[in-house]
Amino acid sequence: MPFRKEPPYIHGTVATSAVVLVNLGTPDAPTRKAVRRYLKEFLSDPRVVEIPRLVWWFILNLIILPFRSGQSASKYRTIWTREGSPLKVHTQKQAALLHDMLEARGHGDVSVVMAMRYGSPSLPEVLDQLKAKNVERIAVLPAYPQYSGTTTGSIYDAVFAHYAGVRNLPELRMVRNYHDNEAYITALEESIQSYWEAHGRGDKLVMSFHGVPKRTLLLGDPYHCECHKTARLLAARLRLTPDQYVVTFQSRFGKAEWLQPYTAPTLQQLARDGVARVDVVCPGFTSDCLETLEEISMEAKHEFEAAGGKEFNYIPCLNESPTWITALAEIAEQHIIGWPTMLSQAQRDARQLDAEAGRANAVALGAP
Ligand SMILES: C=CC1=C(C)c2cc3[nH]c(cc4nc(cc5[nH]c(cc1n2)c(C)c5CCC(=O)O)C(CCC(=O)O)=C4C)c(C)c3C=C
Ligand SMILES: [Fe+2]
Ligand SMILES: [Fe+2]
Repeated sequence: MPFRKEPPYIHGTVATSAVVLVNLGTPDAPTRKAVRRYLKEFLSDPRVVEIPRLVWWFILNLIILPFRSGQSASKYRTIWTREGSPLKVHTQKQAALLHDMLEARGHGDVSVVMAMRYGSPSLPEVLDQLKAKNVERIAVLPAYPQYSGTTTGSIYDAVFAHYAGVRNLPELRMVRNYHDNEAYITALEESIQSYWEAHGRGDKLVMSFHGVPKRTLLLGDPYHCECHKTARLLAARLRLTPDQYVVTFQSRFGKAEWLQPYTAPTLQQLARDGVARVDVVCPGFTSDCLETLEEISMEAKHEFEAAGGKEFNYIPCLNESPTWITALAEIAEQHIIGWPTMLSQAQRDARQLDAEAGRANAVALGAP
């Protein structure tokens, strides 16, 4: 079996554990060139677009990339910050805060890093860095609460493809979903309640999730059901009756039917039906990004108002909210259970001595 060249295993190093927080990815810059590179990688993933490869190659390279790259780049420019793309900035901060939170909860021996499925830092790059530090136990935590083959499934693919070429494998634990996790629902509840306390409450709460092609639901993708379960649990916590909220799906791509009802037409219909004020929340996005800051907070707002709506309020994503970081810590804890993440100094010293003792035999045979 052909193995990739991997960071050398240094005999005598103590093995440790890590959590990898993985998000979708974003362009490196809001330029046509960078967006094109990002879209090419993203949209070439067969988990994302299920069209026969040869046909899709022509559509992607001759139609989508030439036209969409420039259009998307202008959209990215409207949300770009001095620190960079919001999606990456938030994910980076969440990883740092998650590390501190795990440490505060006693897990002093686990590192937390972020990776992106598309773009940088890439999963292979991050997994290699962990290997170089002799991280032997890895929990992969996708930033998506609801499982979809198009997102979580694709992260699994990238992780397994990377390790298919690796000799010395770590223990792997993959978080599949947390759409009904108590702490995640609490974080959403708290963010909406505190928004309402500060800004008053609208006539309708619109819960907008990223869409996927309807075909994926019919072929067995559980994403639609998981979005609805999140919405039901959240509505129950907020004590909303069914007429006080609506679940919608945004970000439709291409001509095929996606999950319905679509967000923008629903908002326009609400405005035409005389709903004066709507509050929109995007529970499936854990970090603000292009899809929330531009598509919802700018485009959808404009469409609602143009159809006669009076007040459109966008409730920000969970981002760095303390209740969300607590939820992330709880989810991580459920997956690192049993790992040596709470060592005393004496236990650390003993592991170090043990590793050094094991080194002599390997070095005698010429190992590094
Ligand atoms: C082409 C099909 C797409 C599927 C299927 C899809 C599923 C999906 N995406 C997210 C989360 C995000 N998507 C984002 C951007 C984005 N999504 C698509 C296409 C599909 N997504 C495109 C082409 C883009 C790029 C922007 C554009 O050109 O419109 C983002 C934001 C990234 C950022 O940089 O801010 C997120 C987040 C989920 C959760 C999902 C399925 C469940
Ligand atoms: Fe998307
Ligand atoms: Fe979009």
